[in-house]
Amino acid sequence: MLRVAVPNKGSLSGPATAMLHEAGYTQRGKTGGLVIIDEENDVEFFYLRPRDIAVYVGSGRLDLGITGRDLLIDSGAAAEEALALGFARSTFYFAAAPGTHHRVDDLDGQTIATSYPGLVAKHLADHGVHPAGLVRLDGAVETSLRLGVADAIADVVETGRTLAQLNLVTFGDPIMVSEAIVIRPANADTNPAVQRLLRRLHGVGVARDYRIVDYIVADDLLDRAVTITPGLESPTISRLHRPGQAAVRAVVPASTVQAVMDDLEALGATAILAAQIHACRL
Ligand SMILES: Nc1ncnc2c1ncn2[C@@H]1O[C@H](COP(=O)(O)OP(=O)(O)OP(=O)(O)O)[C@@H](O)[C@H]1O
Ligand SMILES: O=P(O)(O)OC[C@H]1O[C@H](OP(=O)(O)OP(=O)(O)O)[C@H](O)[C@@H]1O
Ligand SMILES: [Mg+2]
Repeated sequence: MLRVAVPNKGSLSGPATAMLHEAGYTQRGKTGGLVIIDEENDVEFFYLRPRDIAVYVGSGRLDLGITGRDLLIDSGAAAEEALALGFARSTFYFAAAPGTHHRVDDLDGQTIATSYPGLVAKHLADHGVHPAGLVRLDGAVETSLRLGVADAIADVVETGRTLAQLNLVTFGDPIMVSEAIVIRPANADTNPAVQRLLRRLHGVGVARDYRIVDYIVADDLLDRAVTITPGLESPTISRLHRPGQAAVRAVVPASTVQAVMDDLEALGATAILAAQIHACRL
């Protein structure tokens, strides 16, 4: 039976469970639970703290886990990224009071507060910077500067609202860009059940990026319509019972679907429909 870790809290938890559910796996309900068995798919799901997941997977005791890329690097565990999932996107930055720091070198001999000491230590070592120390905090890292425990912080920035509230600014290049990922033990053997779960999650992720567009267009406009919706392989053209018109179906990137519909409408297409795709294998 495949053993898979799912985050039980925080930004990763809800979207990870939703994605596994869409991929056809049984997930725990609102009442929680620490372990559930999906008999039909022969998978055992373990609901664990996001920070611990890389440790379990790296030890080889679990076949797969969902965590953040930043948490994987921070852990230093012997696990590797198998698939990026596209949610819990964030960027990890150094930040401090305005005007006090400009580049990573300014951290030489300084104290830095962070919840990710492994990630920060690695980044500083890669840049040849020697801090006086790292203070490990569980959260609310931004507040630590006001309380005087550090000269600078390193933390997750998403909208930047938290930094702005405390009048702090980022400096230097991003330490890393993170998102939710599926991890597996480093150098694990190929396992068909692992491949199946990865293909399913990949299919759900890709499906979110596309829409199916259907419309009716006059035969003499068909070539122009098809240049607007070339599809991924080739659009499907069906005959209407009414002569002189065709029905077209094509896959369109979700980010452009409204613009594509505008162009089709301007061309004279009618009955233009856009539908979500729940899963796919492309
Ligand atoms: N505000 C945010 N927006 C997007 N991603 C975030 C945010 N905060 C944390 N993350 C990402 O979520 C992942 C899990 O982080 P963590 O376990 O600290 O959870 P959290 O969402 O911050 O919840 P909490 O702090 O309430 O436990 C990390 O990969 C991190 O980069
Ligand atoms: O740029 P923003 O959109 O403001 O998001 C970034 C903030 O979100 C996270 O905090 P969280 O709410 O998880 O609290 P925590 O610090 O206790 O983890 C992160 O640690 C930052 O503080
Ligand atoms: Mg947090």
